[in-house]
Amino acid sequence: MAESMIHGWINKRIMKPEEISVMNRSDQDRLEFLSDEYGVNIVCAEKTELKDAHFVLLAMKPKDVEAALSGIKDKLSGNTVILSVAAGVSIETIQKHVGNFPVARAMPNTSAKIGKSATGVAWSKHVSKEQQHELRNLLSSIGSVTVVEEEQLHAVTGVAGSGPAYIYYFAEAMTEAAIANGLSSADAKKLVRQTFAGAAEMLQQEDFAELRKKVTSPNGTTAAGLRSLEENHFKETVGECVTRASERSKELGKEFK
Ligand SMILES: NC(=O)C1=CN([C@@H]2O[C@H](COP(=O)(O)OP(=O)(O)OC[C@H]3O[C@@H](n4cnc5c(N)ncnc54)[C@H](OP(=O)(O)O)[C@@H]3O)[C@@H](O)[C@H]2O)C=CC1
Ligand SMILES: O=C(O)[C@@H]1CCC=N1
Repeated sequence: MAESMIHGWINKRIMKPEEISVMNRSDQDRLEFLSDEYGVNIVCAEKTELKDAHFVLLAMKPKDVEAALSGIKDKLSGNTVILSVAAGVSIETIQKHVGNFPVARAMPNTSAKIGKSATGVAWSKHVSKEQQHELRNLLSSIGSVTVVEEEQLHAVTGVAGSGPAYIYYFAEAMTEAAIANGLSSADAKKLVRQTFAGAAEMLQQEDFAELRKKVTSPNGTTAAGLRSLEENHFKETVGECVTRASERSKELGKEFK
């Protein structure tokens, strides 16, 4: 996730590569890859000073947040905003480890890489108006930004953070079905890619249900396909998927409180 965000920020020239420093737990090859690919600096937790850092992005798994914070908490200055993308981990939990620092919690998705994340964000009362403005700028450079109540971030995660994976899974299923119905693998992929790309662009322009109705001729092929989705409880299945993901976000928050 961090790489997607870095890629987006550098591409949009919101930050220069030399203004970004990366660290992780142990994977030196990964840091060297990021440095070679994007020109960012490599730093290590033990040796680095974070007092000049404007933002510290936490992009480790929820289970690793505590250890990561204990490694940097004495190096932060009061002006640094901690921006966490760790699913479920509350602002309160982060502040429990570092104190009353300005903390923002965002839930982006990997489309940040191409500037098209759908990001939800919530912040603590310690984040000043100016810092809120800076955070909005930072996040809007990698896609859309929706400011929500912190509790709503679980729902944002269920629909938008995890969302790209559902779409990719749907694309996989469509491709397999196209092959099963007689198309070559290459043709199936080409057709599915463009169907998703075209529909995604149309979704930006018109009402979702109206778009569906325009494709659906009475008693035609689409109606037959959609009937099958309905008979197989498609909406309930999708509803359950989003709800389960949101609930998992809540569980992660409790597990790593
Ligand atoms: N992937 C996604 O689509 C999205 C992910 N997120 C959130 O982003 C976070 C990261 O997910 P993802 O990018 O998929 O995970 P990855 O496993 O790809 O990356 C996790 C990174 O955290 C580093 N790390 C672990 N422990 C520490 C530590 N103590 N100090 C510094 N760095 C550490 C790891 O380094 P090392 O390899 O050296 O252990 C690794 O680089 C998660 O909390 C997830 O909920 C949010 C939105 C979308
Ligand atoms: O699967 C996960 O837990 C993370 C959070 C949202 C997307 N990926």
